[in-house]
Amino acid sequence: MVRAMSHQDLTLTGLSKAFSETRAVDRVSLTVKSGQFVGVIGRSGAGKSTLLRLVNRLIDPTEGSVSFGTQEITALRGRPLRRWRAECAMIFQQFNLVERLDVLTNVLIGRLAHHGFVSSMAMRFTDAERAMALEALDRLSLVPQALQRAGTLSGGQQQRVAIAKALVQQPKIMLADEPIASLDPANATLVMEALKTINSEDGLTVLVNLHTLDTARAYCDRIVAMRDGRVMFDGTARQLTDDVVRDIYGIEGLQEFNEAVTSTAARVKVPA
Ligand SMILES: Nc1ncnc2c1ncn2[C@@H]1O[C@H](COP(=O)(O)OP(=O)(O)OP(=O)(O)O)[C@@H](O)[C@H]1O
Repeated sequence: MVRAMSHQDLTLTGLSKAFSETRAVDRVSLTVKSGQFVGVIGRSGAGKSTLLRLVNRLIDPTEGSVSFGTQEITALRGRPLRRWRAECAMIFQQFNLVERLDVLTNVLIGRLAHHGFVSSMAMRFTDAERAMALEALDRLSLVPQALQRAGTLSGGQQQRVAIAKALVQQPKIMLADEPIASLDPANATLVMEALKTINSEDGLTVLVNLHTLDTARAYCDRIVAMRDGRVMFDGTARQLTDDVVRDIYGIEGLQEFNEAVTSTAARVKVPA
């Protein structure tokens, strides 16, 4: 069935970003349907981070456009641009928490995107916001840690706090840049499962950069494989066979990916 364009579809059209001689992202065009869980894979330097940063407008493209439904994201300035950044939650490899603050306060910081300047400076939160933050922590099984300093948590717990913080932003789309790259396998599984649960329960679109093929195959509805800034493959996990990976990345690439598969296959739990 052909689905009509949703007001929440994300569309990239001829999107490029050049850093002097390097075309980090090179004429990328794709549409992410509302509610999809999309994995972007590729070796270091393929352009995955740059692509996500173009989507949330941390950087501006050299050419092309990003739109969300009927809204032209690349044209936004001032307040509408700040609103878009709030609607576009971002999870980073290094968690981006304030380590000396407690977990609950870190989650509440996610609400500041919805505050004016004064209440933002004063870090004043309503009871409803505290309840929302606790609910988000509860979904991530982190209520017992709510009053603990963020810096004392394990990496996996910190990344789940970052997800809770992103949730209270009430985003329209969740972007995750290598969210499990610094985690041990057990914590990596918990974080991927948390993202998957949010995607399926809330219908939130998730765009996640990953560098291991097995993780992308296990969790993503759709995989986009990049090389040198370009999209070399865009399809389902089943379509991304070893032969296709070999075609895209060459024999070394397949070995590299297979090593990742072999070393992590036992560790990454594939959801039923
Ligand atoms: N601010 C910048 N200035 C100059 N070059 C940059 C900048 N950001 C990225 N690049 C270059 O653009 C290319 C793509 O980088 P990008 O970080 O998007 O790749 P990646 O696939 O996310 O890699 P990694 O997994 O290592 O983060 C690389 O060649 C990188 O060196």
